[in-house]
Amino acid sequence: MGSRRRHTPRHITNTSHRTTRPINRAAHPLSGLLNHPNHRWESAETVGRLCVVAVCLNSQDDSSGILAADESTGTMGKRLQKINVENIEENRRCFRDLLFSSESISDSVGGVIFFHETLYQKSDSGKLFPKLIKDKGIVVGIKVDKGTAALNGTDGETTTQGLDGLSERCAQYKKDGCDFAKWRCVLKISNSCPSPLAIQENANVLARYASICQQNGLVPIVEPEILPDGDHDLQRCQYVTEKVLAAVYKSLSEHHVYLEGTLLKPNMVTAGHSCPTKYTPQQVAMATVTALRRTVPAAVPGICFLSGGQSEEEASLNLNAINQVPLSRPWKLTFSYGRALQASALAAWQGKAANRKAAQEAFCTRAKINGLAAKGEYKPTGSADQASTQSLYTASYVY
Ligand SMILES: O=P(O)(O)OC[C@@]1(O)O[C@H](CO)[C@@H](O)[C@@H]1O
Repeated sequence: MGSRRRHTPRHITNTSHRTTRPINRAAHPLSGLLNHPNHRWESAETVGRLCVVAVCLNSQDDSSGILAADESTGTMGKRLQKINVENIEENRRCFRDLLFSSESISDSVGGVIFFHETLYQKSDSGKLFPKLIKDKGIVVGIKVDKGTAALNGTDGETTTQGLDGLSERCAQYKKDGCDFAKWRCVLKISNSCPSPLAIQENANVLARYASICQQNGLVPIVEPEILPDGDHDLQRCQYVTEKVLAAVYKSLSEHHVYLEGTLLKPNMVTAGHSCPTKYTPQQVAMATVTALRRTVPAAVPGICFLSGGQSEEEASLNLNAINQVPLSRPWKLTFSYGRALQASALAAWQGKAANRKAAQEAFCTRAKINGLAAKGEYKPTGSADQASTQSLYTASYVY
């Protein structure tokens, strides 16, 4: 327990105003949590703020989701290479600028995840990107992990690094305008994977990260991604997803993470990329919602799926079907897509200023469709273009 506060303070410091004022603990809706002897929360305001940001991100407006624009420099290089654009800072900035400056972005995007470099770049208009985004009412997030590292003695499994100095980095990001963070762990399915070690290690590191974020006033997005590589069927993916999520929530509980101030970013339950059986969005949706209902506490306000190499259209159809499953779903179920929100825009852009508008239109079309899917209201017209139906799968996807 170390230096952890054991007694409820008489007064709670209101850090934003640097004054001390009494708070009626009994009347506070989270008073049980605040009075818990093991809990580190000292400020009702901090708890309230975490809660509000988490809820805002996914529930304030039924149709909002997250744009994951946090590709590392290397990953951006792979994306830009496909359209023959050089991977230099200015080109990365230009592409992000066109996304963030899109007129209707805030109609369907409630949060944007940045990569470190992007957080300190400016738009063509001279505004820092976080300011540009915040002025549109969008919440700013930051990827804080430092990529995967091998777990020796396993069949190529990994953990994710970045805990060293994380608290200091979170504190700085908070000062620089971020309100949430993201950390991605990666697991894979094979006959022997994920191993108990990989499940436990990744659950633990996600919980440590989440706890550190919350101590610094950032809402942690917890992302245990199970890769789609392999020929396993839908049932196997559901089984593994349940085991992984159960371990993650056990660790979050053990680390005293405040679930109301977190978001989950999981894979959808899909068959392996090389599985000969093809499943409908309704089957994917039922398997996904079943796995989530069995493992994710109702206290979690929102679940925002990664797209994991699905085509843009597939990711929208599956999200739509998920929001139509006739089972109770206590969380907001929405998107936090990287590839499935940006592929058409990249293809339309081709690195040319003259294509900026067309790229913005492609991005906004996709964002709007996903906004509808987040309400289960997307009605496909059957005229999806070629770019949006193209698989975005990359084997053993790494940063
Ligand atoms: O699977 P997607 O939707 O493309 O990306 C999901 C994601 O978590 O993975 C990427 C890391 O590689 C991040 O850029 C992004 O946030």
